Amino acid sequence: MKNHVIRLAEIANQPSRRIIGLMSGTSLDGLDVALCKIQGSGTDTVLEVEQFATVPFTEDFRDNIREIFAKREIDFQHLCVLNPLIGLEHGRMILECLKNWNIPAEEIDLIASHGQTVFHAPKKQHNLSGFPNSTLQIGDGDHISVTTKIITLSDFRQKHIAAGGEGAPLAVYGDYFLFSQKGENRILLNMGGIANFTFLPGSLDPSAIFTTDTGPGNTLIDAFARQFFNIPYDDNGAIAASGSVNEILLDALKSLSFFEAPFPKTTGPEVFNKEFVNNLIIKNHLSRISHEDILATLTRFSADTISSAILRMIKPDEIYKIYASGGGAHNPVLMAAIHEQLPNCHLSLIDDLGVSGDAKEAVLFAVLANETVAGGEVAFGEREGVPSVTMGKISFPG
Ligand SMILES: Nc1ncnc2c1ncn2[C@@H]1O[C@H](COP(=O)(O)OP(=O)(O)OP(=O)(O)O)[C@@H](O)[C@H]1O
Ligand SMILES: CC(=O)N[C@H]1[C@@H]2OC[C@@H](O2)[C@@H](O)[C@@H]1O[C@H](C)C(=O)O
Repeated sequence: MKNHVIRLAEIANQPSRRIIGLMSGTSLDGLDVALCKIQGSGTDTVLEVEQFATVPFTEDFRDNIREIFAKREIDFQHLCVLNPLIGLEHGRMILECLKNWNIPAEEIDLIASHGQTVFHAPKKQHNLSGFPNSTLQIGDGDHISVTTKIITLSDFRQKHIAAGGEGAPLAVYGDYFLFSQKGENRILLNMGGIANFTFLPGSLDPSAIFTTDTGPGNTLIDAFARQFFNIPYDDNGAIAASGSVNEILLDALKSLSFFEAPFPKTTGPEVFNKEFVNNLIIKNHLSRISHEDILATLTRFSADTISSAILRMIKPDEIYKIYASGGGAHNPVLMAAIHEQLPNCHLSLIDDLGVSGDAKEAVLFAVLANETVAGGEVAFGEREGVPSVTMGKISFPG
C-alpha cells in the first residue's frame, strides 16, 4: 500500500484528528481558517476549535475573483488561471496562520477546503431541460495539499448534487452532529452573503431535520454599500438606520418567484445582485429614492424574507430558539428587524452554544472531512435536500 494511503488510514483510526476547515464565502471578505480538534464522528462528534482567523483578501485578489464571480459571461482563460491560483493562495494563507499560531504543519492531519463558489445554478434556477443541478467551486485541492504538505479534502458540493441535492446548504450535517439538543427546537440561522437555516427538532428525529436557503443575507447590502458609499459593508447597519424603508421597492423585491417556491431551495448572487434591484427601481419609477433608503429597504428585505421562511416552517404551538451566525449577526438593524417579526422565538447567537458565529462555516467543513475519513453511516433518511452521503475529494501531497 502507498505510504499516503497508510497515513490516511492511520488518521482515520486516531482517537482524534486536527483538521483545518476553510471557508471563503460569497461576501469575498477573506478566507476563514478554523483549526479544529475533532473526536468521534456523527452525533458523537466532540469539537474543540483550537484556533480561528479570517485572512483578509487583498483588493487585487478580490477583484480577480469578481471578474468571473456569479457572471453568466466570463473570460474562460481567467477562470482557468484562477482555479490553481486560489488553491495556491489558500495554501499560503494556511501556512501563514500556522506560523502565527506557532504550530508546525506536520501536526495537522487534514485540511478541509470549501473553495470559492464562482457560480451556483440549481435546476430551479437555470430551468434548462435535461441539465442537472450544478454548482462550481474553484481553488484546486491538489495545489493546497502540495503547498502545505497536508492531505486535503476539497470540492464537497459535487457529491451532494450527485446524490440528489442542490449542493447546498451543507451546514445541516455539521449542525445536526454538533448542535442537536433533546427537548429544544433549534433554528440555526446563518447570515452570510446568502442566508440559510437548519431546523433541529427537539425530538432529535433525523427525518424531521430541515434546511434551506432563504434568499439574501448581506449580499445586496454589501453591493450597494460599495457602490454608493465606497465601503465594503454597512457597519453596524448605521446607514440603513439613517434611512427609511421604501414599501413600494420592498414589495417589488419580495414578489420574486423564488420566495413562493417550495422548500428546500438554494440561491446565490447569480439571482440577488445589483441588476435585480436596479431593474425594479426603474420599473417602479423610484429613481429619486435616496441611497440611505435603498440600504434601509435592502436590510428589511433580508430580514423579512428570512423571517417569513422561518414562519412558514414553525408550528404556532411550539417554542423555538434561534441561534444566529455569519456576518449578518453583527448587524443590529437586521437582527432587530428579524426579532420584531418572530416575537415568539428566542433569538440569540450561536456563540452561546460554544462556537463563534464567524467560525461556524469553516468548522462545518472540518466536520464534513472528519465524517468522510473517520465517520460511519450518515442516516438522514432519503428525502429532498439532505442526501445521506459523505463528501469531498482527497488530494495527497506526495
Ligand atoms: N459589524 C458589522 N455590521 C454589519 N454587517 C457586518 C458586520 N460584520 C460583518 N458584516 C456583514 O457580514 C458579511 C460577511 O459575512 P460572512 O463572512 O458570514 O459571509 P460569507 O461567509 O462570505 O457568505 P456566505 O455564507 O453566503 O458564503 C460582510 O460582508 C458584511 O456584510
Ligand atoms: C453554493 C454556495 O456556495 N452556497 C453557500 C452560500 O453561502 C450561504 C448559502 O449560500 C449556503 O447555501 C452555502 O454555504 C453554506 C456553507 C452551506 O452550504 O451550508
